Amino acid sequence: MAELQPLAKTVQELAASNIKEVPERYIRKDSTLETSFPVLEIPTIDLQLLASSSTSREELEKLRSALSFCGCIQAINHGLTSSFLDKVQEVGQQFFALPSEEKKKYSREVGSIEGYGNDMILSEHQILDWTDRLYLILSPEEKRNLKFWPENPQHFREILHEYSMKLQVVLEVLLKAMARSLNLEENCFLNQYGDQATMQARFNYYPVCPKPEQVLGVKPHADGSAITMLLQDKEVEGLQVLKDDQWFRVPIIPQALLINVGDQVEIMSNGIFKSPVHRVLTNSERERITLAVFCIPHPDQEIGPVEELIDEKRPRLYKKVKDYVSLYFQYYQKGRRPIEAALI
Ligand SMILES: O=C(O)CCC(=O)C(=O)O
Ligand SMILES: [Fe+2]
Repeated sequence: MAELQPLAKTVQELAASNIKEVPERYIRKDSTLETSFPVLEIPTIDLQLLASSSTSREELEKLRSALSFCGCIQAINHGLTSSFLDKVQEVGQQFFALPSEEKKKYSREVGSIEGYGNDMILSEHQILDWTDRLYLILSPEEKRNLKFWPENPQHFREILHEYSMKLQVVLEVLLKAMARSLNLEENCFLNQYGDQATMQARFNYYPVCPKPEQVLGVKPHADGSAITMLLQDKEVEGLQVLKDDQWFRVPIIPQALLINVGDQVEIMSNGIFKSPVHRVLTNSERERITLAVFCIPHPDQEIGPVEELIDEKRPRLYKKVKDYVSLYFQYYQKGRRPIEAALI
């Protein structure tokens, strides 16, 4: 990725300087930001029920229908206690509340995604997202770059480590249940996902914005992952999902994990499960912090539609692909939906 020089100021620094107007580089020419948006009814799924091998057909059907309807679920009973989720949120808040010089010890380098910084600038004309991020590889553990893992707040590292262990369990339960919901052998998605896959965490920090109707926290995109698990801010909304050409708000369900299909599972499921296009809005009153964890197959792992999901009624939609994330970035820069690169 050819990245241009990063900006001198993070968005957090910009927002703290009491500006009344937003710098030109962040302003969207998108009039859809000024309207109000309906709430999306995202099905709530009990992961405890899915984890048992005798899961009722009804629960599996609920999962299948949610993932083909809007591509996401609000997962509850996922095995992470509310006090532990509070801690995960707290270390995120504490990190972004540190002085700039302290956070900048973990700054990412130009051209690499890992570490602390603001939106990556890939072209002069790019309209920037109103957000700062801390991006960390969680697994496999030997790929972790601890130099980017904050030592302050004190328990940041151990809490994030524990979080990644727990999400690994959640991911397996989910991938198996997804296969069963389509009457497939339960390991068929898990096998394609592979045992060399990586989990990457992205803390997203959205400072308050003096002109929220002019900017986006994150521009519209679908995730290049297989699965994404999002721990939303407990109090501040902002995420929206595009469905049938309309934007919907994603409600906050305290203690739920918002889990969405990424492009790679859309490909594996031959388009049955949908990788939703989504974006983030900001507001002028309260900052918002979320933690997205992307689950991504190893670049050498070939992924493609499961054979049993291809037939005359539903012909093969996607090619087999490797290293989807690289493809993703090439298309993304051209302003196209990356998954088009995998269409037959
Ligand atoms: O912060 C959010 O609500 C969503 C962030 C997101 O879409 C992403 O990190 O890919
Ligand atoms: Fe996303």
